[in-house]
Amino acid sequence: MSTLSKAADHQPAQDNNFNFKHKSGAVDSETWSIFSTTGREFSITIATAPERNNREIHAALFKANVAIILIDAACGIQTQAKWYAYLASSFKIRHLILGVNKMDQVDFDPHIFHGIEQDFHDLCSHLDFASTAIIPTVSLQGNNVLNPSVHTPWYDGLSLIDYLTTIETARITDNRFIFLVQENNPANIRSDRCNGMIANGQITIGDVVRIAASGEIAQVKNIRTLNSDVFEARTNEVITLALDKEVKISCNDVISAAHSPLETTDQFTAVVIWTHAEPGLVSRNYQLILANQQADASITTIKYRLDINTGAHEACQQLKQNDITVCNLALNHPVAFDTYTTLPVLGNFVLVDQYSHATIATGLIMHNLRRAQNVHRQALSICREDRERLNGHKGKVIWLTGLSGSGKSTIANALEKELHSQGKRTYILDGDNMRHGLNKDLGFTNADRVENIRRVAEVAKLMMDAGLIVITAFISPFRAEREMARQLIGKENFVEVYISTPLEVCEQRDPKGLYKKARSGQLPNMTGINSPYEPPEHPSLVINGTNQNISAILRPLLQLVSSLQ
Ligand SMILES: Nc1ncnc2c1ncn2[C@@H]1O[C@H](COP(=O)(O)OS(=O)(=O)O)[C@@H](OP(=O)(O)O)[C@H]1O
Ligand SMILES: Nc1ncnc2c1ncn2[C@@H]1O[C@H](COP(=O)(O)OP(=O)(O)O)[C@@H](O)[C@H]1O
Repeated sequence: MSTLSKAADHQPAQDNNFNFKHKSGAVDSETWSIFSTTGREFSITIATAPERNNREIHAALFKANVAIILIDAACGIQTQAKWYAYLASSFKIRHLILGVNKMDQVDFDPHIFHGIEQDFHDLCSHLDFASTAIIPTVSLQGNNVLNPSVHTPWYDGLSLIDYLTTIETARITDNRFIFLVQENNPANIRSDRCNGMIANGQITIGDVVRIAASGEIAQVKNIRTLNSDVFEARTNEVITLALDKEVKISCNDVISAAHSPLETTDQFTAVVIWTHAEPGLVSRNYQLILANQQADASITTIKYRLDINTGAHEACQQLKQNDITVCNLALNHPVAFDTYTTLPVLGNFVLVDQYSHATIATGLIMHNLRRAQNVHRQALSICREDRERLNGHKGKVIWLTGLSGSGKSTIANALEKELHSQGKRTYILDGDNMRHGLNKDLGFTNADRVENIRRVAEVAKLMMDAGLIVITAFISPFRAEREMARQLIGKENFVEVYISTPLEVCEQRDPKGLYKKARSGQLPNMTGINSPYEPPEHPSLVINGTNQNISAILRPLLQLVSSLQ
């Protein structure tokens, strides 16, 4: 977005008010610098190509007061510039400046500038800024950067630096006390002190505070910084709070003033900016980090994607790199939050890939979904243990995974027959069958397979809760969803069995003619041909699916099942 620091390097040295103090790469290599003018200090983060839009750039967007987008006068406002304008608007940066740079290369032509000005006004009509400005510049020579330029008599606005010094920069209006607990203690211990950082506002001895998760209330007896006891402490200070009584404190608790309690949510709508090359899929589990809190998160609905050329809201099935979208998300447990507009520190989050730990998206909470508050679990009188007692065995899930034609259905059938003859209560969930009923709206795109397995995992969990031994026979090609199923069902109830049959063998068997169709280009997204299969890394059992002796295949499987009882 901004290359102002480079422009500043080339300013003539005679201006005494301008002081270029420092340039370093501490935030995101070679992307920030600090300079000052009379009475004001600026720090600049330079965002380069969108694909470099990493977490640091988003941290800078989160703090920035002003966004400066520099474009080439000869090229006009291109998609990348529009994308940054939308990004700045989403992050609620209040002021936007468009620098129309390299004006010398278009002979300082006012018609070119005014054409771009019109496009800029059209763009800004879709966006939310308190002020916008457009300035013709030549950053290499400093025209309209530090001083007005003699080459642009038709421009009667301020130079970039003069304009920057006039901008009203106040951004955070909410001064509520927000304390992020950072403890190494095990979860939920009772204690009358806690360590952490003040993320917003201030605290004074005697204030009454509230722990968001438990709702417990206590009074602050003492505040200690690293070196000394203090009467009050402010934003960004790391302190220990001593309370007048013991309360339940977890390592990721959030504490507020008691008179302004924080809401918690496990379902909300957010702006989601997808930054990773791997697309974002509905129902896939990601890790959400919101301030000091973490939860498993999945996108439940993609409401729309912004078309940055027109401002239109488009339907979309998955999130692609640099998409700016609005989505509903669901978490596996509630977190303390606020909307990004009201309290940015508790309204912004990142999504992290559960395997690579790469940051894959940034989110800004728009609003809580009321259904999160209004849907409660219904307590039932008969529980899983009661049903298991009647059945004479525990409910479990035996999760078979493998290519189409690997032998999943054959093995699931043989296993069920054997368990049935032993008097066990069982049920098979099979890919082909589920797809005729509950999942008949789903196809074979990655997104549909993710949703397919999410539903299957939920059904398997309910059946296990009914006390059944559930055998699932789905390709379930992605590790992430098999892991999601394991987490949902509980690892003590779940075994993953890999039916390992080489693709060549499956292709030879081809009982439904699907491989033949895929090879001849008539079937898209066929697993193993033009859609990926990720074999399990640590399955409970690997079965050689080419072994023709079904009793030999069943032996270790039956042993595994009986070891679960
Ligand atoms: N494109 C494509 N790729 C893979 N499989 C296909 C496809 N189209 C139809 N079929 C048939 O659907 C069955 C697989 O469904 P699943 O629900 O197990 O698939 S997945 O887990 O969602 O990937 C699968 O059944 P099995 O052969 O028993 O595995 C196929 O019969
Ligand atoms: N162990 C095995 N040895 C030889 N053929 C097998 C074996 N298991 C399954 N088959 C055959 O392979 C084909 C695919 O088996 P199936 O159980 O339907 O696989 P999947 O459910 O994984 O698609 C069927 O024709 C089946 O008879």
